[in-house]
Amino acid sequence: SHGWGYGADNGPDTWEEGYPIATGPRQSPINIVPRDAVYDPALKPLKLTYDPSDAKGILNNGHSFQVDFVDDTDSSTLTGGPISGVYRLKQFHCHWGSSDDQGSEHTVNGVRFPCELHLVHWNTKYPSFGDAAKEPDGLAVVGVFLRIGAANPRLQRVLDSFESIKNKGKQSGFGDFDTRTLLPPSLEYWTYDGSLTTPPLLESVTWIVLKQPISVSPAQMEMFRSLQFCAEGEGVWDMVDNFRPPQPLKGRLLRANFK
Ligand SMILES: NS(=O)(=O)c1ccc(C(=O)O)c(S(=O)(=O)NCCc2ccccc2)c1
Ligand SMILES: [Zn+2]
Repeated sequence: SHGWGYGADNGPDTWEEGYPIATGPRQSPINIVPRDAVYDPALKPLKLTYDPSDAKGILNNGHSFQVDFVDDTDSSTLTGGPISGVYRLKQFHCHWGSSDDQGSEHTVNGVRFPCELHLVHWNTKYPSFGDAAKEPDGLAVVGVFLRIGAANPRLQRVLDSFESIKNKGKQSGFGDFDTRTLLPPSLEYWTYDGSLTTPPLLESVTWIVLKQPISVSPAQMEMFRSLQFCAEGEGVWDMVDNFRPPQPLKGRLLRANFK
């Protein structure tokens, strides 16, 4: 099987072959050690303004599902927080495990969550997402942990769409979705300079990881695991464990906007 993935012969430990930046100075994810985070009173609150009509579709891209957004105007944006300027929401996706004791990319004191949601935004000082993705301040990804608890009704529409995108390459419409409803009540966050966690692993991401998780039930986690890595008719290969493990901090500063 060619191309990167999460299998034994193309998983995270092999990515360095095709993407030497995999061992770079600002790789993601990381293990977050809260007591090592520096409270920075200069950090602003996060301002997330999402227009539900910007949601376009949902796609199985062969390594996760992603919900894509119209990003040709400033109608769904991230401002404030550790970033300056206006970043537009491009897509959100998740990473999850084959069991509830793993799945997240970031960890907290070594604790792994069953799932992690990523909301990908790009800096509008650059002409396009692709251009921004090459710049050190080009992208900002908000990470939200999911922890096992009560079923989360806010996830249900995403989960219900999975039957129509079971296999790689399948997509379907996904309109009028209020992404804000996926976020927890508190927007307190940790932030650090990092990278994409999938190839091309570009070191262009300001990571903003929310402290407060949202809930997901075991049954809902099973629905994530019903997705497939492979295309229709190419066999059965459950889409699970699509997470990169934590990478070396290499002297980076981890900041918090809370004490
Ligand atoms: N875990 S993460 O937030 O780092 C992330 C994971 C996957 C993707 C993706 O492209 O599927 C993305 S992406 O939507 O930012 N695309 C990155 C790859 C890319 C770079 C330049 C142009 C097109 C795509 C981000
Ligand atoms: Zn991600």
